Amino acid sequence: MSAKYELLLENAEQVVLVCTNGERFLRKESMQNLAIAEKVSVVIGKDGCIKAIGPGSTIHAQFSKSSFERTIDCSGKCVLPGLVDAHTHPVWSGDRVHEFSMKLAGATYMDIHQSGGGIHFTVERTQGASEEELYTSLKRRLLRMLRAGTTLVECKSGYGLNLDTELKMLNVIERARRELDIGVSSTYCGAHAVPKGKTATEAADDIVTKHLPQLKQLMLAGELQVHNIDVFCEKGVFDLASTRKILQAGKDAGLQINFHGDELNPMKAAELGAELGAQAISHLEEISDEGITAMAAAKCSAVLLPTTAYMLRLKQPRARDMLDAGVIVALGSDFNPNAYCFSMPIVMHLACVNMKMSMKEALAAATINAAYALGKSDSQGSLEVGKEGNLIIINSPRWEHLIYQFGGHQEIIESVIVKGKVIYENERVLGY
Ligand SMILES: N=CN[C@@H](CCC(=O)O)C(=O)O
Ligand SMILES: [Zn+2]
Repeated sequence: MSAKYELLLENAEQVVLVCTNGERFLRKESMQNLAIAEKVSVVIGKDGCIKAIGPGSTIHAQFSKSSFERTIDCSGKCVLPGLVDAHTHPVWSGDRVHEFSMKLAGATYMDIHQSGGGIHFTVERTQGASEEELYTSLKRRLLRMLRAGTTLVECKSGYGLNLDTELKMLNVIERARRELDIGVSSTYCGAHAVPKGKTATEAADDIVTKHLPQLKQLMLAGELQVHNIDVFCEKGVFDLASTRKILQAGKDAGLQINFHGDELNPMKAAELGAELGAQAISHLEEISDEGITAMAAAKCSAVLLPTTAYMLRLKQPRARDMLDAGVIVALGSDFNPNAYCFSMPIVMHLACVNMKMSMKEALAAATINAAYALGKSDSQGSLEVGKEGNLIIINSPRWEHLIYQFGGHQEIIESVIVKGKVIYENERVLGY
């Protein structure tokens, strides 16, 4: 009897494989030498994994006796891996459009934070929101990310600060992980700000002695899957000593270290992360030379967030210095009420123009390296046999159009496919 497969993508003009030898990350020259195949077909099995990639005629002959749930003619089009967004804060209530005008008028991020706005504003709204309300808005946001090509996204808690609200947020993320097609990496970020009425030391104690033990219990009971521990290590928020204490306790509880560091002030967060074996550190606008060397040696990935520097008019992270030193550079949208951007194609464009990355580097950073930052590059982040069949089809004969057409992803992305199933198909205006 002939074998049955889920999906056949036929004769794509280009398929961006990213890598072909099971690499867990790319750095230095390997980011410039992305694997790209031309006139190629892709087969995805019923288990959602890639079974074959090869020249159209070879695949045609090899699978001539097989049947497919669906076949898509990709001639004149390109296939790329689903994008990976390595840093988002997507669970919250109440937008901050009023603060956008304050920032445009000259207020800094910390001016607003220290006067009780910013994260504190969102914490108040999120504490008052029901789980259902938070889930509904999270679902809407994740679907918008999916339509922009993201098939794996990191989702942080961190607008609860107290244990009950942090758990409410993690439950909402857990529900999304179970119910939605998009892949979710869940991050506990109870140390996103110091709660009103507490010192940073008291807040850190609370996290270590109350929050983390409770999380561990829920994880052991199978009620929650949490993958990462995060802290906002910043002057006026959590200093290096409190950050160390929280991250170490999180690691001891089985979480990957993935935290905010060296964003607004140099904190030596990169050095700390490298020492603690962090999987990733985000922001790094103020990283030191020693921090760059330490991160490269420790294979600790740098999640750069071009929307933040853009929105807050900060100096750009030193992407070129990090790339040249061999740091594993990844990208994230930083979607949050301060940086309201769902789109990794826009993030890649900003990384190219403002951070001087090449388009190949940006794509590697938004696929295999972002998957590495989340500890998922064994199964996601490139198109290789055995990996999940997560991919996007774009309506262009050259893949670079996804980055070049600034803000054009809504038109250019034709389909988003997760584990071999078409989850999104772009609507066409009939008759044109
Ligand atoms: N810097 C800290 N956290 C977020 C901002 C969160 C917020 O302002 O609500 C970030 O990564 O940009
Ligand atoms: Zn963040």
